[in-house]
Amino acid sequence: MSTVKVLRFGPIRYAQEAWQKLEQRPNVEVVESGASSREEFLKELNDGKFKDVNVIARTFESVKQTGLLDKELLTLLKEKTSLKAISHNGAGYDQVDAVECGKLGIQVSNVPSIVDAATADTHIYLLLGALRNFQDSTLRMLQGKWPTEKCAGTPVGHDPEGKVLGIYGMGGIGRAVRDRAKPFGFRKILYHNRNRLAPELEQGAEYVSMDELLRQSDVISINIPLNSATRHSINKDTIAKMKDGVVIVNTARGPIVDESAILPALKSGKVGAFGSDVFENEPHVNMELIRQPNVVSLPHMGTHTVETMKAMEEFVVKNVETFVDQGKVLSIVPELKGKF
Ligand SMILES: NC(=O)C1=CN([C@@H]2O[C@H](COP(=O)(O)OP(=O)(O)OC[C@H]3O[C@@H](n4cnc5c(N)ncnc54)[C@H](O)[C@@H]3O)[C@@H](O)[C@H]2O)C=CC1
Ligand SMILES: O=CC(=O)O
Repeated sequence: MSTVKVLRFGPIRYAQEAWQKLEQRPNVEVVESGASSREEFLKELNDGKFKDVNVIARTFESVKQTGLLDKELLTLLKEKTSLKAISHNGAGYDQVDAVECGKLGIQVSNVPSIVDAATADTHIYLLLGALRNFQDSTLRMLQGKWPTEKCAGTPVGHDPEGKVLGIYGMGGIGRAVRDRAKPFGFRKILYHNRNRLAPELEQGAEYVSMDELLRQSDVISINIPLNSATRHSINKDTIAKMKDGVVIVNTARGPIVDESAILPALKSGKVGAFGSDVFENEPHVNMELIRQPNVVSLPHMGTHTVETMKAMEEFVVKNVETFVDQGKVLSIVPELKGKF
């Protein structure tokens, strides 16, 4: 078989061995880009530096080097390279226009399932932290307020027991959140998905319409991918349909929540608390939002564990290997299933 050329973006933190094995194969060559901005990458492309590249292996952070893999860039990649596949490191692949890739004959793979446990653990941390005002309490203690006020003056929180949990997006992570939430004694677990799941996947969770989920839930868990249908789906109108004092937790993607709508809702108490790992313009966060006493925040670290990051990086290599051996990536994204 002719040589497969792989353009790799992002550092290898844990999968050195897997990459070494791949690079030792006689029919694989790995190259890297020196670009630190989209302009620089466009220049490299236009100079013909990557004309034989067949596969791109990329990380979430490599968006700094290339910008989004949008229609403009994908069209140029198609023209200036021999690109056939993109192996993305992450479950969420919203930085890559997968539909456009399909039209251009480029396969896209992501990293599903491996991320579920670490992200759901992070979700539960935020859920409990938001219900109990834990971030506010830590800040108050650091400010030396404990000696003068009970619990450093932290507002009293709420128990999960007896509440209704609504999961918006019941895929791998949504189901892992459901399983972790059950022992806390939620009265009911609802979910909304594009399609109802088979009973063996529902595991007792009740399928409802989006309006019903908004109306009934005390806690809303956001576990839906970011796409044109979900962008800003938590907005002024949908927040108005929620219960007063609702707790919202987001470990999916920042732009699913319209931050200009949630900030006033947090200030008024309409939204009781917000726990979030992801933000609209990350890594540049709205400081007024994260400084609200009823916000618990993390800097997008759902999968930030040695074990999960290693497994994710290795799976990216596995997708490249499968492409080299079979001409097909292993975990093609849902939009492109059956197209290649
Ligand atoms: N904070 C972090 O570090 C992490 C964040 N994520 C985010 O979590 C998201 C979810 O990940 P997974 O559970 O692995 O995805 P998944 O693909 O397993 O599940 C997504 C679910 O959402 C449903 N869905 C998609 N679009 C919909 C729509 N418009 N309306 C209703 N339902 C829709 C799908 O049917 C599917 O059941 C990822 O897309 C990613 O953005 C994933 C991993 C780590
Ligand atoms: O945000 C992380 C991902 O895997 O998606």
